[in-house]
Amino acid sequence: MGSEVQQEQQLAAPVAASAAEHPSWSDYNQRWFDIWHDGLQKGQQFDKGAPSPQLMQLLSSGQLQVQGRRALVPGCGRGYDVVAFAAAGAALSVGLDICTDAIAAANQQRDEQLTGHPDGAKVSAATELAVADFFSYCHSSGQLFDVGYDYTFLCALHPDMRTSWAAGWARLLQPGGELLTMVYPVDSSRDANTGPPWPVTPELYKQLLPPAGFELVSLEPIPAGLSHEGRQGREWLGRWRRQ
Ligand SMILES: C[S@@+](CC[C@H](N)C(=O)[O-])C[C@H]1O[C@@H](n2cnc3c(N)ncnc32)[C@H](O)[C@@H]1O
Repeated sequence: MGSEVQQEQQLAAPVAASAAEHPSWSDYNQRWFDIWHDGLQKGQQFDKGAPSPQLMQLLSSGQLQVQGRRALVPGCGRGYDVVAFAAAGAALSVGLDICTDAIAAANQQRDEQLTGHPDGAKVSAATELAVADFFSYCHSSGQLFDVGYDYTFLCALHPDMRTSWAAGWARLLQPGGELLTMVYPVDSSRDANTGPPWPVTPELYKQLLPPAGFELVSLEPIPAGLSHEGRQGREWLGRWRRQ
């Protein structure tokens, strides 16, 4: 099996981040529609078939408290992490994906993930899976979110979208709310101008989030045992407070 970097490089035809070649956002997004329309299976490409081990550790240890809170997971794909938030007691856990086929897969995955769960019906009711574009989304209630979870989302976006990404988080989280950023892939051997996934650095998040209204709480490498297989040593966890 090739390395995960190779696998993820195959997830879409890479594009160069040059002004001359930069596609419009809708052209860029077409790659995601194609990937999901072509029937991305569990465990293929970026889909790891399970919630993030780091997220599960934060939730089970109480280092991240979500009881009664409202969580948002954009670019949720099959939505493993969305269900994890609801299973940990979130009052509402919303997963967004721009692709209808991704959300169809997430609905199916939610049912599978909750089969045999003692509170399956309650957890299921606390999740919302929506076809929506993060950049224009707001919840139907008009309420903001307490917790945001960004994993393999920033690296999925064209670099030209990054300032809007930070502004989007600021728009969707309430003051005092927490944003968790799983910083991936941190890999200096990769061409920074090619993606997705677009390589990122902890410094990039420090450039993007404070000007948008976030205060840094912590930013640390993730221990190898808390990364998905193939991602060890290339992930950091950032925790930020919305001011
Ligand atoms: C790299 S995948 C990660 C999926 C999921 N987080 C996971 O780890 O399996 C990125 C996802 O973001 C979705 N996406 C891309 N742009 C988006 C946008 N503007 N709004 C919502 N979802 C988007 C894609 O359809 C894709 O499912």
